[in-house]
Amino acid sequence: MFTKSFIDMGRESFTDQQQQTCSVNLRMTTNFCMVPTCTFSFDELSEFPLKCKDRFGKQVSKKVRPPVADFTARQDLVDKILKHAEHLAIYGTLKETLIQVTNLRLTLYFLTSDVETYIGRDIEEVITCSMCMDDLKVGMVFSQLPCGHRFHSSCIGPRVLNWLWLKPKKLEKYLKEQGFKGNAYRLILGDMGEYARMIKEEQPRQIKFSENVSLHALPYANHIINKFGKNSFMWWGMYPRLNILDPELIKEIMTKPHVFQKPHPNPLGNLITGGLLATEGEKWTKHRKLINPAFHLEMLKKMLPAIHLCCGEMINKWEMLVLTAGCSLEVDVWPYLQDLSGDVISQTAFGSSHEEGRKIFLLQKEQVDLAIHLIKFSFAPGYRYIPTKANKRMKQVCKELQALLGGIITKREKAMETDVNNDDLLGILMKSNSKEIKEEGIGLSIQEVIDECKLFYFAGSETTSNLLVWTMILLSLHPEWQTHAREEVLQVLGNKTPDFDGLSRLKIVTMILQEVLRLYPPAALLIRDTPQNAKLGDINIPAGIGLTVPVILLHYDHELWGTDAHEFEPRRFAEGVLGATRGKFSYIPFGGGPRICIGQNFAMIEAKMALSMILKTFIFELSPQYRHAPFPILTLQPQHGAPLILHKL
Ligand code: HEM
Repeated sequence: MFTKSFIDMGRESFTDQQQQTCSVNLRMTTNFCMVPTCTFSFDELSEFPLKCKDRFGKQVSKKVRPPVADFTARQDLVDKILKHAEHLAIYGTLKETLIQVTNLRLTLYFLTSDVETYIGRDIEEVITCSMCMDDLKVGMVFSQLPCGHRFHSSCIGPRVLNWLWLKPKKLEKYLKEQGFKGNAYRLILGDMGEYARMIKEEQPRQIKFSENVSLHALPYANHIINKFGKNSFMWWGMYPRLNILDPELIKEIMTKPHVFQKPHPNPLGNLITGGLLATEGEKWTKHRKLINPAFHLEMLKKMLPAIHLCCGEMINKWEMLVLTAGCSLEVDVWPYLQDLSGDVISQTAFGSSHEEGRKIFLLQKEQVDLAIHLIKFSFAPGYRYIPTKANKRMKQVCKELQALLGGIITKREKAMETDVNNDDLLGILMKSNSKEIKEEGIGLSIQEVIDECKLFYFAGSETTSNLLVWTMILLSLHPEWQTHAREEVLQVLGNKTPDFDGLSRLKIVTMILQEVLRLYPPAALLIRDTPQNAKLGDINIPAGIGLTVPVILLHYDHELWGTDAHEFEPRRFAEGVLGATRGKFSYIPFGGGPRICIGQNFAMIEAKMALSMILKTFIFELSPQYRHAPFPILTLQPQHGAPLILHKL
């Protein structure tokens, strides 16, 4: 009711073209008070008293000054803004809104950062600043408008105070009332200071093989859960995130991707993992539909020769090294496995352009290193605009990547006109895209295709090389499983080149890979946001509270996996994933629900091919130089490499 009258008044004053004075509808809805509508004439606008209750319910009187920014807007935009204002009020996030509409002049002033965020996300319409006639996005309601005009300074204080302090404290109070425990909010940093300290302490740590890896992979999440229990939350800067460890709730999160969304892309993360991984809503549906054909089994079968070629090249290098030294040699296999998965993506994604693909891989590796350095500062507002050496290099790398990928795509577009063989990921994606454009009139833009290619690299290479390196390390530690796997490979594949059917029949190898993914999941933590109020099981989650799913802690949970949860025991998967989990949502190395990893079959085929070829050529064991230090650097990696002794068979 409140919203309706508010909107109606706004419309009346808007449609009255002759009106010389303007109406101001001032509403105050917080959790604590609601002030009835007031209408003021223009003269009164400079400053007017407002009686309301403060946060603690005490009556206060304060003078309010309206903002100075106003815009000339088209009627349809005004309608849209008013419609969204209605949404805001319904969701109860609106604290103070001042909308002044006279003829075609519109003054918007939103006091809360909630509103800003909401508007910034959902209305991206262009309106014109009446002072400089510059086009602005409605989303950009900042203290300093992009055209240089400022909101009245007296208005900024409460907004900043709300953003930095009041809102986090309100969320904290709410969570504690709901029975969740966590640290008290600390200004801006939240738990990040303690988190960074703990990560730093863990970084050089070497652990015993018998130790529980999950405690080192996510030291801070583990510390919070130990201290406050499973119903706990952590402060990621100014935003609290609940730890979710209950398989039923995790299932709900994964199966409702429209409610529990991927975090609003952080500009830094977006540079590396943009594309499908960070897309939401209809855009995600469209992208996933277009990319799916590239990962169909029939297509993957066609990629097998390229994967075989790359694995063969790596093994040849190892053979040369070993044979030069006699019949055994210590080799740090980690960099070779990283290169292997990069080469596989270059070959399978870009086919004939794989040389350029390789350059892209190297640039992306550099980008990841830069991102790891920069991520420490990413919570500091505006840090990425400071021209530091790392920021400058990051920009340059992005430009180079963009140019390389743009070049490959343009070349491919031309090649497609003469219908050259295009059965690589890029070719299939582009075919599927042009079909969509013919049928539906819209498809992916060049920039979107570039983003997807960048993601194939990141998602496809880091993760698969992780899987392979931990498999080699664990098979070195458990030689009996290495022997079982080798016997199976020799029996099923013999001396033939591994084909798709042969790889599918490798049961023991599959069990081993599944167990490695349980103990060393490359994506050790998944994160979701709740952009709107949501319900998860019995928990009411207000907009703005995030969720973390600590995958690795779930995979090590004794209640779910038994007292030997931290031991390498591939036999758990003898009856497949369903048998191992007894139908529970407790095993999610590839995520789950509609947003499950699109490349999981690709990754498993690549890992089986590489492992079976390695097993046929070498026996391997841990070098005395090996130091066990699994550590999450975007994915879970062996911090000191993987020196193994390879014996030629
Ligand atoms: C062992 C290897 C891999 C692991 C463990 C893995 C893991 C994951 C996980 C956990 C997610 C879901 C993330 C979330 O829900 O927040 C995901 C998504 C994704 N992965 Fe993988 N991945 C692997 C290999 C690959 C490969 C080889 C590719 C492509 C070449 C790939 C492409 C993607 C894409 C595009 C998404 C986003 C899907 C969407 O949001 O619709 N991944 N992966």
